[in-house]
Amino acid sequence: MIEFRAAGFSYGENAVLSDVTLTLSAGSMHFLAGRSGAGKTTVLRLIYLALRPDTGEVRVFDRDTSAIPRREEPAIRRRMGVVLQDCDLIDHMTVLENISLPLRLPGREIRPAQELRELGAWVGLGKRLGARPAELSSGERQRAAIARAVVASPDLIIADEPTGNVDADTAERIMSLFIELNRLGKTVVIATHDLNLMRAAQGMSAHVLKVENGRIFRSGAPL
Ligand SMILES: Nc1ncnc2c1ncn2[C@@H]1O[C@H](COP(=O)(O)OP(=O)(O)OP(=O)(O)O)[C@@H](O)[C@H]1O
Repeated sequence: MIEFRAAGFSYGENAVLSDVTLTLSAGSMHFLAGRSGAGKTTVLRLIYLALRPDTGEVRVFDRDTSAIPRREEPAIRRRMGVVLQDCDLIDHMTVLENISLPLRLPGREIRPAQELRELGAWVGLGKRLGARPAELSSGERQRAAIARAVVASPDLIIADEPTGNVDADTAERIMSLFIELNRLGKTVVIATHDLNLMRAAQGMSAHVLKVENGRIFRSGAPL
């Protein structure tokens, strides 16, 4: 599903990753851990095609990301659901409109309104679907972003600090959504500092990948 082959990446002089080799199989769940500035977000950007490695290869869905022509990128991105820390919701749209946004892209199937409402209820926003993002709490915004990321049934879900600004109970609730998605067969990669979040995945075969000194270390045992 995702493969790094001796991949390296620098922002100008700042070498963030070097010689990273790693395979994440389909249906697996991984936490990217590591101190602030270690390169977790950079790893995710390399996976969701926002960056390309300077050296080596990053392969996603069996394609070398450096060799994907621009016109083919949207089709590959369609297979990914991305949840970013700032949520990136559109302010003037309601929660329901934000959630259904990915379905407005060409080539996406229309989902019945009832299904969208069910998805909203699944993330616990059943009663807030008419609200605008500014009227939501941070945890509610995160959950809206998760619903939007999964509305088009992606194979791969990527989340960057999805519980950055929420309390422990909300973090656990958000985590349970990712666990459920993984149980449904989705590959899930989450960057987080939050040890409690990783503990919430105990019993799942989730793995921790530590980003440190430009490398990624796989912790041997599942959590
Ligand atoms: N667009 C950019 N231009 C230049 N340097 C960058 C850019 N984005 C990130 N960096 C630098 O690259 C390094 C890795 O950043 P990255 O955001 O991947 O770390 P992170 O592990 O996600 O950090 P955090 O946990 O604080 O979000 C940091 O030193 C950061 O300052």
